[in-house]
Amino acid sequence: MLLVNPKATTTNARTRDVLIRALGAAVELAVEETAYRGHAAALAGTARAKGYDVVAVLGGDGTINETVNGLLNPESGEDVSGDADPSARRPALIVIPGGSANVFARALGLPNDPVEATGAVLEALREGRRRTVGLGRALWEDQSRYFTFCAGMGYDAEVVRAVEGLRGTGRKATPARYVNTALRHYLATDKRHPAMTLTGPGIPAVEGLFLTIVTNTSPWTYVGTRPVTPTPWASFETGLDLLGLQRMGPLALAPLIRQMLTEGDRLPSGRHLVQLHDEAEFTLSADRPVAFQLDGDYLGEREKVTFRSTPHALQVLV
Ligand SMILES: Nc1ncnc2c1ncn2[C@@H]1O[C@H](COP(=O)(O)OP(=O)(O)OP(=O)(O)O)[C@@H](O)[C@H]1O
Repeated sequence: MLLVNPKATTTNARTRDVLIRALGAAVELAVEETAYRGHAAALAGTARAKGYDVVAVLGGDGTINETVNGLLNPESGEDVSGDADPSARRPALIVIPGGSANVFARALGLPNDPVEATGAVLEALREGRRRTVGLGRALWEDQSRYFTFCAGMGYDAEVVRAVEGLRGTGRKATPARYVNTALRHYLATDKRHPAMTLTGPGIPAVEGLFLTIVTNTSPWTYVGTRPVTPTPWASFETGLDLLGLQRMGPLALAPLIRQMLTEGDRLPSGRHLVQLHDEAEFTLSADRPVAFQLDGDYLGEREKVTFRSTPHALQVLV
């Protein structure tokens, strides 16, 4: 089943038709266009229930996130942790970048061009090349949602919220818009009263966090072609990583930003930083509601979110 989000930033009828022709020549194909928010999750749930082998997505990270949640079906309360390879029980995933940032597709090593990426996944289809990836899962109140590359609480989620607000007025989400919004919003964000505390099994509690980035892979995002790596050791094959900030002043942030933009696998350094690598579970609690984002989607203000790693969650043709 091919899911196309016609509203995703860089998706158009031409790339859709190229993809339909290319995939249609290789496999038996059903094509569905998403018509509203949440539609991709419903369609992916149907594909899973009907026993489709593969679900392909042409869209951005939001559509991929919905699709993955439809494939894993978190609302059923299904426990995927006891199974040696739970990924084998559900359709495999193909992603073709059609959004603005396409972090998941690029983190998998796909070209950030839909036609080139189509060539790459056709080759993977022909050769049966699959990679099993783990996912993150966020749980709050009575809800839960899987994430493919990141989640975050605090300043970073405030920036996502602000950009979503601008997109609501018809402006596009470009890297420049994110950077401008982040800079402008930095003046407004609370840099004096940290709200969050980190706890978890076997993890010493840390108080006084302003900003937390939780990742399932590296990079966390891209500015244009440049990867941004707050957690360079994170990978789809390990548990979850975290970078937390206990100071938000420019003297703390400037060197961190420089380190995050430097390629390589050196962890950012600084006394105000809190770092976790390859963890199965941890919880962020806040003494007031804090902005929360997941795979770049703003999900409201929350006071407590638990993050859990789900190993071997999904097979991706890549
Ligand atoms: N027909 C539709 N009309 C409006 N919104 C839609 C439609 N189909 C899907 N959506 C929603 O569009 C949102 C944005 O899509 P998506 O994230 O795929 O693209 P993007 O925002 O351009 O990419 P990125 O996430 O990389 O910025 C998703 O949350 C999805 O639920």
